[in-house]
Amino acid sequence: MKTIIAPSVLAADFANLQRDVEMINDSQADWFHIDIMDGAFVPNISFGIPVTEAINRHAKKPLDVHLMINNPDQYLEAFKNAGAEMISVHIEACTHLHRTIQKIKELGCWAGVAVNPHTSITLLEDIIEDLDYVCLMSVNPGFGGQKFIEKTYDKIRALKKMIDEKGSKARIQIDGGVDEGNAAKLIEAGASILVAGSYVFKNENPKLAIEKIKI
Ligand SMILES: O=C(CO)[C@H](O)[C@H](O)COP(=O)(O)O
Ligand SMILES: [Co+2]
Repeated sequence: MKTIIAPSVLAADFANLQRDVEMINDSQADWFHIDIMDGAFVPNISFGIPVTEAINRHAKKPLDVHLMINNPDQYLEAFKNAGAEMISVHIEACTHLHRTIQKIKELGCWAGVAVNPHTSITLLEDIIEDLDYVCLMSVNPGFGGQKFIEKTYDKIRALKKMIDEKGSKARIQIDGGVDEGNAAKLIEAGASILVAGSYVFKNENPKLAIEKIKI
């Protein structure tokens, strides 16, 4: 399975957003990862629908919208209209996850579920067949530039086993602290979508950084 690289725009220079979007267009990256934080589900506020629309006006690759917000159902259509092709919602923020996933699919987007580091992946057993991807958080959501949590490797292996046993097509996405030091090991464990924010945008050669993790 070809690895998908999704640079997280959260680590871009917001005063030079068009320049940074064009840099990603020109690179070997596959998607744009768009982190939406509401200051309630997570203790930080990032940006919302107008900025997503602005990114989409220049982006030549699909937008993967990671909703770190309470009540995501209320905003699914707005993010789809803003350009989202993939949408992930947090299992911890969804009381009726099955309904939320069906709504994302009805909008014609890839449906993903994001899982916090403390949340057991066993909670995905009855929904995994409906998912296009699972976003395993390898940091506590809310901030870029945090240290990768090593326990993630065990979670990837257990989730891969569940996916194979259930015959699901879901891909495993890793979000948080991804860099050239752990990318190969993450892919070997079963991940096939890597999100990377600080590692890409704070690198003195972002395009080369992307090439190094596109394994
Ligand atoms: O969802 C996120 C944080 O909640 C970000 O996507 C993630 O932190 C990526 O940033 P970095 O690569 O700098 O860790
Ligand atoms: Co994210």
